[in-house]
Amino acid sequence: MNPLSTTPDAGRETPRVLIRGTGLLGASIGIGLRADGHEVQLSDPSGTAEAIARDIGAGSIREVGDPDPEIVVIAAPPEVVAEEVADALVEFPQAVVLDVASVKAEILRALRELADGRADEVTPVDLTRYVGTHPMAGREQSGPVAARGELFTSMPWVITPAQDPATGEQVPTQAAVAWAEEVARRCGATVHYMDPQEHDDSVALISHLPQIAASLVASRLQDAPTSALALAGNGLRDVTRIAASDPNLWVQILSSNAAPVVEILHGLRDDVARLIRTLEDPRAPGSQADIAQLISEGNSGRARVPGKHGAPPQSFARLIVIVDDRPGQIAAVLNDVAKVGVNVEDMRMDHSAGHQVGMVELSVLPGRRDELAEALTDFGWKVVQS
Ligand SMILES: NC(=O)c1ccc[n+]([C@@H]2O[C@H](COP(=O)([O-])OP(=O)(O)OC[C@H]3O[C@@H](n4cnc5c(N)ncnc54)[C@H](O)[C@@H]3O)[C@@H](O)[C@H]2O)c1
Ligand SMILES: O=C(O)C(=O)C[C@]1(C(=O)O)C=C[C@@H](O)C=C1
Repeated sequence: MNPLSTTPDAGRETPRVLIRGTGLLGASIGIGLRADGHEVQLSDPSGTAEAIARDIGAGSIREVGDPDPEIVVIAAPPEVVAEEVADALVEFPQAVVLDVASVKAEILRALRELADGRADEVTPVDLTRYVGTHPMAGREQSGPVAARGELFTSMPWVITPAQDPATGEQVPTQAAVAWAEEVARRCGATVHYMDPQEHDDSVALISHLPQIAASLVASRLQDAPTSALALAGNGLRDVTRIAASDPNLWVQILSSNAAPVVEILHGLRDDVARLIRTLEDPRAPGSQADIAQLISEGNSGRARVPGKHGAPPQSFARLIVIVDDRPGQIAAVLNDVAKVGVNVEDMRMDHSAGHQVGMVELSVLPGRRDELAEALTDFGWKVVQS
């Protein structure tokens, strides 16, 4: 099929997809699309990454002579994305080409430069078939071993079609954009549209700042006494999870989006400086109010973070079930939840340091929480409402 002349729902087409870059993102997309019936080809400069992605069910390694893909997904590190997109547009003149890089404006600028520089070649870099995208889902681990087919389920996936700077018109064809949207949907994501620069300004705040904050906090721990670290509870774990992210990737992300990040960091620096002054004399008139203001401003910001499916913030109620730390306990809890007929909207598991128990936190619709807590207690579980 030619994806440029077919609409995504025409006869429920499943175009052949090539994924270039079979790490965390590429392999996760491969698993997702294969589960949806697509033939997926894989290619990566690392033979190991290719082989692992194949072995975990992300697709088959593309061989010389294989039929051309109809959709190409570039899931490589940001610094090589523009070049990989340009090459794919030339190599597969009928294909829609997407990338999934975490930054969009600089890649588009580099791609335009490449396209201009190669304008005289026999096959030009045809940007009407390129659609920039960014799945807002990932993990602090990289490589195909960390891949998950359900990584994108209910997560936002941003589509950032380029506009012609002179005319303001959308550069990619509507068919190309529709297929980009379809790839995101078939991976289970929810689709958002944004201009590339608006995207970069937004992720500076909601993705790049959190990464910096986590790294800054976690870097304080390097020389901390083991006895202090032994006390670590969920606060530290919540705030530092993404401090385990790949330095190579984040060097590229932060340096490609430096200007909006710097602007946010100036504001943060002012707040930190103010807090330092306040805490240097915490009993001085006004200091207590200043501290309270900092925490309540944090409360207000936190309350604006949307829940699953972009639902209004804090629309789920939580309860915690204490389980023994042994195989089968989570399945047993979920089995009992299913008997009550309550849908689990979100779930997470924590361990109590030094104790052989786990805490399964279930998020459910507020109207069902009391009923579920009561039923689970009747089934013999120890339930804590939070
Ligand atoms: N990690 C995340 O949480 C996350 C989330 C959303 C988007 N992204 C974006 O997805 C892309 C991939 O990130 P990842 O986390 O999967 O990284 P990863 O390190 O897990 O995988 C990247 C893969 O790209 C391969 N690669 C290197 N150069 C290549 C090239 N020239 N052509 C093709 N492949 C090449 C590497 O060998 C590696 O297997 C990046 O652009 C990143 O910004 C990452
Ligand atoms: O949850 C994580 O571990 C992530 O790395 C996710 C996250 C994010 O900030 O939300 C990180 C960078 C990507 O560009 C997209 C997603």
